[in-house]
Amino acid sequence: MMGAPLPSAWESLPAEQQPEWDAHPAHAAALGRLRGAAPLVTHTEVATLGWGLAKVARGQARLVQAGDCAESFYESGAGHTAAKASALDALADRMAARTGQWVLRIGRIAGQYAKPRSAPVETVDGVTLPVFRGHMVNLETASELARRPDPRRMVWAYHASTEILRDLRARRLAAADGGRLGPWSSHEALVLDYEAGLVRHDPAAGRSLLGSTHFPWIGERTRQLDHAHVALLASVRNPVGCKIGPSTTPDILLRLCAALDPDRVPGRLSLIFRMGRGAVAEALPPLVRAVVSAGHPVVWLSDPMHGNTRRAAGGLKTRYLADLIAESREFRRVVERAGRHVGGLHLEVAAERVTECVGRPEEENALTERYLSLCDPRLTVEQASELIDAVF
Ligand SMILES: O=C[C@H](O)[C@H](O)COP(=O)(O)O
Ligand SMILES: C=C(OP(=O)(O)O)C(=O)O
Ligand SMILES: [Mn+2]
Repeated sequence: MMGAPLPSAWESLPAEQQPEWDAHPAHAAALGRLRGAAPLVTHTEVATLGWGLAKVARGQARLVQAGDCAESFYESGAGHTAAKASALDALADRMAARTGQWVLRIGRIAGQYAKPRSAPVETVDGVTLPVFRGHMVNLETASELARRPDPRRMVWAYHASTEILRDLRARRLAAADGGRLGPWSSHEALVLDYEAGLVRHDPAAGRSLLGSTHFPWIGERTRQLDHAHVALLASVRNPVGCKIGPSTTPDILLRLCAALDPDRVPGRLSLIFRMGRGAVAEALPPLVRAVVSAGHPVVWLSDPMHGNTRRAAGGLKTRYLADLIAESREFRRVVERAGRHVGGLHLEVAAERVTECVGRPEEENALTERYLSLCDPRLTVEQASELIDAVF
């Protein structure tokens, strides 16, 4: 039997990037609704994914983790999920063809509704507004009302995720052969009210399940060692990821590994490096050496997106495919030189045709054509395929 969440160490710890909504009249009711809800994923599913990730950690498989930067509540219907899962299939099949290995498929999907931001406010047409923080928190429309955080959105995120996970489960059952592993769900475990509300303790298993997703990760902005996000993910049995940016020192990284993978279990921890093209060659080698010598059997992933975001002349965020290719190639070189297996790629990819990332600066004037992202610029499936071909 799974019981209610227990009071836990992380509840009293500080946390960055949390919505200011405790005084909202619906806050307590929304938390109660989540605490009484069925978990969205099961122990068995999480264990199966853990088995796949262990294969990746041991060098017997690869992984593609891809999807939107920020999912939309309006894209939880079957048609959207089918398109997103097909895009993930296409990229994983491409990776399989290049590497000759099985490829685990993990979407940034069914819960990727909360965004950490660089600044708390932005100015739109001369009006200063709170920033959009993902559909779990507020709405992207540029008005004071839309940007007000609303805790009922957590309940809507739960329902949207439920709908998507039903479709993903059906696809997993239909594709249980031929090395097509997944598709599994993942998102950044950011909003603690939501994530904590979906932790379920299982006395029989002796550990807690994070019921919000198969594979939660900690973002670059919330991976402080003595803060709540690290403590929360350290306490659950799901495989977990952690973003690692260029300011990370070997000492910090080793302490993160010790917290998140104390028992050195293959596949328990995925390190998702997002260094930036300019920083990767210098910053990555000491980090890789530290993890290797400490003996953590991690999954080594390259996120070439988040260290390579630029502002185009018109103000839109973009990324150049050439930068992404350069970073992931260098990542592969460094990891393989250390005698380790590159697990794969973590990408922001749109299922539909968009103009958000470009090949090079001269193409920036095409950005406004179909710039649909709610947050960061995504690759098209074609651009992501080109990246895979260039790196593997
Ligand atoms: O997806 C990652 C972050 O949420 C995003 O890059 C932050 O974007 P910002 O710098 O526009 O706040
Ligand atoms: C917020 C994200 O990345 P990072 O934490 O690496 O900046 C993200 O993956 O959307
Ligand atoms: Mn992003």
